Amino acid sequence: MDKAPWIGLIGLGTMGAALALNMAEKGWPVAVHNRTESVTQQFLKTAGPLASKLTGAPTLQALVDALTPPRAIILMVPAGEVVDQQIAALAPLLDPGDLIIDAGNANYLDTERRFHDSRGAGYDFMGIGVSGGEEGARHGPSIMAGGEARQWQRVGPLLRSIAARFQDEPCAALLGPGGAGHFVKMVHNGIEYADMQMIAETYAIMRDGLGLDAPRIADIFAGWNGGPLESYLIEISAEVLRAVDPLTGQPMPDVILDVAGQKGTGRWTAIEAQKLGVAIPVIEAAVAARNISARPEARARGAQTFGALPQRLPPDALPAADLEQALIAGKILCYAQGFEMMTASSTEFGWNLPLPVIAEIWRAGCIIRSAMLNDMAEALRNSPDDDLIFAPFFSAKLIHAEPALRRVVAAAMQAGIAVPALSAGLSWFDAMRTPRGSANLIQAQRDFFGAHGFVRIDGQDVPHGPWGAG
Ligand SMILES: NC(=O)C1=CN([C@@H]2O[C@H](COP(=O)(O)OP(=O)(O)OC[C@H]3O[C@@H](n4cnc5c(N)ncnc54)[C@H](OP(=O)(O)O)[C@@H]3O)[C@@H](O)[C@H]2O)C=CC1
Ligand SMILES: O=C(CO)[C@H](O)[C@H](O)COP(=O)(O)O
Repeated sequence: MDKAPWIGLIGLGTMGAALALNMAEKGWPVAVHNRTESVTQQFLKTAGPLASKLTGAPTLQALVDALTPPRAIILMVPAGEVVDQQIAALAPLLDPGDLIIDAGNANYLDTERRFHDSRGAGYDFMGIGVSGGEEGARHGPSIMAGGEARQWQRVGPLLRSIAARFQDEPCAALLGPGGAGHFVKMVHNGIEYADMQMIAETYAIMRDGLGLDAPRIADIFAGWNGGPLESYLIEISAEVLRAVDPLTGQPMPDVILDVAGQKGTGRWTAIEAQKLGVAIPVIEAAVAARNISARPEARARGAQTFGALPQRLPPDALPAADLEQALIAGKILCYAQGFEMMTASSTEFGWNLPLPVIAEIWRAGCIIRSAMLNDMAEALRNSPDDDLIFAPFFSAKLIHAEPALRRVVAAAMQAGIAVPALSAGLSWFDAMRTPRGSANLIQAQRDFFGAHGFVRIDGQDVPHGPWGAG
């Protein structure tokens, strides 16, 4: 060990172990602790040359003792109660100026509470969102930090040094106070759900509607990855579709149960959007689709009762180019909703979220990284307060892709292939360009049963309508 560490890490699971190795590789000595001590021993044993930068600590006290004050201790443990337990156990061992950093997928409301609880409690607290999975954590994640500028001054250089880089610019930034970083990570994950769902919907159309096999669909995804849809999620979709089950010799996706797991960040995004009064139907549809996927018995019963779906589409009903354009449109619509949600939260909570910076730090390292995020960053830099769909680059893309999106959704509906996210995107897009919608009837109904009043088209406030007058 060449230098005493000031940075500690608790939780040597998938993410924590990879982050610790990443920090060590970038030259930062790190002290590590894990609840199960054998995991720490094993971790140190397999760290190779990086072991010289790592100190194992069998207890929290040993971890604190191994660190030079002012300390910074990263928690990489499951979100929720475990984080509170770790803070409660650590706090009495710390000195003023020491910093606890929760780097898990915390609910931003918990982060806000923990941030407030830390004030006057003898330690500092920050919440940072980390994206990129194990590979990202090991070699460069995207880091969305929330906290105070003085805390960022201390740990920013470390976090920027371990982050992914896009054209040599680190994908790590302080985005706002308190829970702002975890809020942005939550929206990132909501978008991740939607991106994955829309890719899965085009997969379903190709598999069930067009009868394509996994290797053929893999080729199509790989082709798209060379164009505007270039992204990590498209790339790995091609890769997983090419993988073969060693037990049966079938394509791996064909032997995986169609029940999607979820740990909560997508659901939180939908809940918080409702609280903010922002419409994010593509993300909501993606969360709902995971919920429906988790009811295989009900789906089997539905097939028995109502007839099994989907049906095959007529041959050549949809060219792959239409599916590609539909996905491009869906992606723009979903990101527009996600950024609108962050604009609303920024106003509501006074966070002043830097939207162009958020798009910039999502360009590399994170799960939703894509070529399009560079265009989004540019659009938001040119016009940070405008909806993404109105940025000239994206409105042109939407105008071009709209007919294909409509054809894809219509064909899927006809064949009974569920496309909840793509269709939600299309409906939102349609609603967003309908100058006179149908809410006039809702206003009349509300006033009829509840005397809620309404505004006439000439601007006049009407306390109650002439219902039942004749
Ligand atoms: N996996 C991913 O792709 C990503 C995960 N995250 C987030 O990072 C955090 C960690 O995730 P991940 O590394 O995947 O999780 P893992 O399950 O791989 O690791 C969990 C770690 O937390 C420790 N731990 C679990 N329960 C307790 C407890 N009660 N007290 C003390 N330590 C405990 C475990 O120790 P032990 O060995 O003793 O069990 C282990 O070190 C989560 O918030 C997750 O949502 C964020 C981005 C991506
Ligand atoms: O944060 C992540 C990626 O960005 C984690 O992988 C997270 O677990 C993904 O969410 P879910 O498990 O609900 O699919």
